[in-house]
Amino acid sequence: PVAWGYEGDIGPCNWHKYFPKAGGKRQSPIDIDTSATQYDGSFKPLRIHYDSHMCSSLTNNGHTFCMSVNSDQCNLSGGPLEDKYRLLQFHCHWGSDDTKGSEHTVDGHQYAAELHLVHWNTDKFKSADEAIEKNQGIAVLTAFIKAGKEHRGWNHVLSHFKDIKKVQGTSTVNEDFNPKCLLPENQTDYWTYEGSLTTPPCHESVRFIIFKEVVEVSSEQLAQFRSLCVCSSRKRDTGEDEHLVDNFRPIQPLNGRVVKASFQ
Ligand SMILES: CCN[C@H]1CN(CCOC)S(=O)(=O)c2sc(S(N)(=O)=O)cc21
Ligand SMILES: [Zn+2]
Repeated sequence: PVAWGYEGDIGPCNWHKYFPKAGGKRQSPIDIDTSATQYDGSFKPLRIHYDSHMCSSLTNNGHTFCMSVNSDQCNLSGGPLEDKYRLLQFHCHWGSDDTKGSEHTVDGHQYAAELHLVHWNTDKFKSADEAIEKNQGIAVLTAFIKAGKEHRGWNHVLSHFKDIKKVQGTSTVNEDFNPKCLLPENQTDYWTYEGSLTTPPCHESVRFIIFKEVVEVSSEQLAQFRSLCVCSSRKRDTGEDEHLVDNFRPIQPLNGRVVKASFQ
C-alpha cells in the first residue's frame, strides 16, 4: 500500500498522484457557507438506533484512533437517507492546538476536532468493502467538537488510549458503551451533502450528515487525542516520537454542490 499522511511529500496536496479520486469533483471536507444552504422540508426524522451491548476494538491506524464496531444492532436511517446503514467504525480528526482540527468548517470557522461515525448501506451492498467505493455506499454522522466542559462519555474511549499509543496498537473494548452518547442533544438540526472519504482512497461514496450543535470536551481530553503517536516513521532528531496531529484534510472545492439544511 502507498504511504500517505498529512504533511510533506505524502501530504494532501499530493494524494491525487497515487489516489486519483482525491482530484475528483465531489471531494470532502468542504466549508459550509450557511448563507448558501438550502432548507429541505422533505427530510424524515433521522433514526439513530445504537445498542450498547457491543464488543468493539480500538486501534491506532497511524492516521487516527478507530473504534471498530461489529454490532448489527447499530443502524442509521431516515433524514436524507433512502436506505438503512450499519455502523462500521467511528474516529476523530484533530489539530496541534484547540484553534484547528475539524475537517469541515462553518462560515470559515474551524473547530478543535470532528467526530465521524461511519455507516455502510446494508440495503444496497453485501459488505462494507463493497459499499466504500459506491455512490450512496457510506453515510457519515458528523459532530464538531470544541474545548469546554469535560465530556464523561468520551472517557470510556479515552481510558483505552494507553493501550494504543503506538501505531497498530489495538485494545478490545467490552464495556457497556453506547456511541450515541458522543452525539449532541439536538439531532434534528443538521446539514447534509454528497462528498467523499476525507482520507485516501477518497472514494466519492459518502453522504455527510453534520449536526449544527457543537459537542464540548475538556482541553485535557483534547490533549489526550494528541497523545497518540504516529511512531511509524523515524524519531525526530530530538529523539521524541512523532505525534499524530493535524490529521484533518484541507477543505475542497464545492464545484456547484448545494448543502441542504434540515432546519430553517
Ligand atoms: C485511515 C483510513 N480511513 C478510511 C478507512 N475506510 C475506508 C477503507 O479504505 C480502504 S472507512 O470507510 O472506514 C473510512 S471513512 C473516512 S472519513 N474520514 O471520510 O469519515 C475515512 C475512512
Ligand atoms: Zn473521518
